[in-house]
Amino acid sequence: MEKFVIHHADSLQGMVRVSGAKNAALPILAACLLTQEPCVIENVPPLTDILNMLEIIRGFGAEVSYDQEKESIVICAKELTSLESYYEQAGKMRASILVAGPLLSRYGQAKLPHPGGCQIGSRPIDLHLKGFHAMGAKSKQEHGIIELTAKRMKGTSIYLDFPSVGATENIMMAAVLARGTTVIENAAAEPEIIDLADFLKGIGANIQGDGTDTIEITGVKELTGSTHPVIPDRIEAGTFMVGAAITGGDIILQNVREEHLKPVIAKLAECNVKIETVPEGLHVCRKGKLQPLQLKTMPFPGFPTDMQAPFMSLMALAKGTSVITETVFENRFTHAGELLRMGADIRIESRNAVIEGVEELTGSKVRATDLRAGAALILSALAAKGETEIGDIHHIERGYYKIDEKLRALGADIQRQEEN
Ligand SMILES: CC(=O)N[C@H]1[C@@H](OP(=O)(O)OP(=O)(O)OC[C@H]2O[C@@H](n3ccc(=O)[nH]c3=O)[C@H](O)[C@@H]2O)O[C@H](CO)[C@@H](O)[C@@H]1O
Ligand SMILES: C=C(OP(=O)(O)O)C(=O)O
Repeated sequence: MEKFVIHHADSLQGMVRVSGAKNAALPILAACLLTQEPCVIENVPPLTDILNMLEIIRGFGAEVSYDQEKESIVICAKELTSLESYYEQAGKMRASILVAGPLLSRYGQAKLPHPGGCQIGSRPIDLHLKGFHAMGAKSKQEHGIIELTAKRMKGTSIYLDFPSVGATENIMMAAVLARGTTVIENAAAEPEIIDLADFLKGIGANIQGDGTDTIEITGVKELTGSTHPVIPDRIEAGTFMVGAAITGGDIILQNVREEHLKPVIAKLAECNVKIETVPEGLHVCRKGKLQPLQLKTMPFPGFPTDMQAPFMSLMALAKGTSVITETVFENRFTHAGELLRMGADIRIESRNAVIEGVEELTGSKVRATDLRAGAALILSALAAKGETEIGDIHHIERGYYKIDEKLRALGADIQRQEEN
């Protein structure tokens, strides 16, 4: 087990390249199961979640090769020898459920454990199943294993009670080889949905409306191969932006899409952070004292729940009272307890966190309770006086590639050490 040991950083300075997006890459890797032909997926950092997804895909009998230096993966799912994934890999991450749509679409069968992922709420899969059932699949759940079967998936209209990212992706993938047209209403519109749709269109799928709340997919007979570069990770980019803001720094982000970051940029601008496009990338620098914020997480294009914890770290040092309302996940404030250890003043009232800004945070021993909670602790540690030790960093490594190296290149004092 490793930990991060971090000392106060005066201000982050320099240039950093943002990696490909974990949450876009994972569904696209699953979608490679839809076709017999080889697919090349580029700009995929070797995060633990990615390696885990590749193990799941190998387990079905697909050929997988990964040039980690070049961040390029080739998957050939010509003939699958198994349609079952196992607890050891699937239980580690939420995205393991995303193989269900492709397997049902191509083979009419899938057997998989209930997915894992960050412990940020109960995270049911009822909306995924509701979509599959509407398309003609039957499901059975016993001892935590879900068995899905369908003669052939058929197109239909599906209204999602909530614009779930995972359910939208799974239903899209289930629909691409189905008979007829599937219409998903109240669909998620996140950039990761558009990236998946772009990949699927590249292998021959017929999809319209991705990026809006109504997506229409008309099934085709078969799909081909393709090469697809994954979009930049907007959450990693946002995390570095908060890093510049919290340390009073001045950085340039490379490999970012400003249009994916609008809600984050708008909130940073409100609290005195200047962000502008320059020839090298996106320039982020703090101008004056951090101002408090009112912030509510929402499905895209609202403020992303994955940026909520990093913003709580920022608000802990703002001049005044901030209120964060978490509407997407019912239990995504576990970082607040760890931030209290560092001297933050935070009160949780149901779905709201009330944050009274303090003059300074102090280095302490803390634990990453989930991926973005861990990122929030790193950010607080950079700004805090003295030394912070962060345990359980395996959560952080699910979603941030070489975060310690990238931060050191910006002038941070962060070391990786063995935990006793
Ligand atoms: C691997 C991945 O891409 N993870 C992201 C994805 O997670 P994920 O796809 O799990 O998130 P969803 O959009 O599905 O979940 C949003 C809300 O809907 C609920 N829900 C979801 C499905 C369902 O069948 N029933 C149900 O009630 C969830 O419990 C949650 O409260 O989108 C989230 C919301 O942007 C992000 O925080 C995660 O980082
Ligand atoms: C919550 C996240 O991931 P997962 O859905 O895989 O738990 C995340 O990326 O912030």
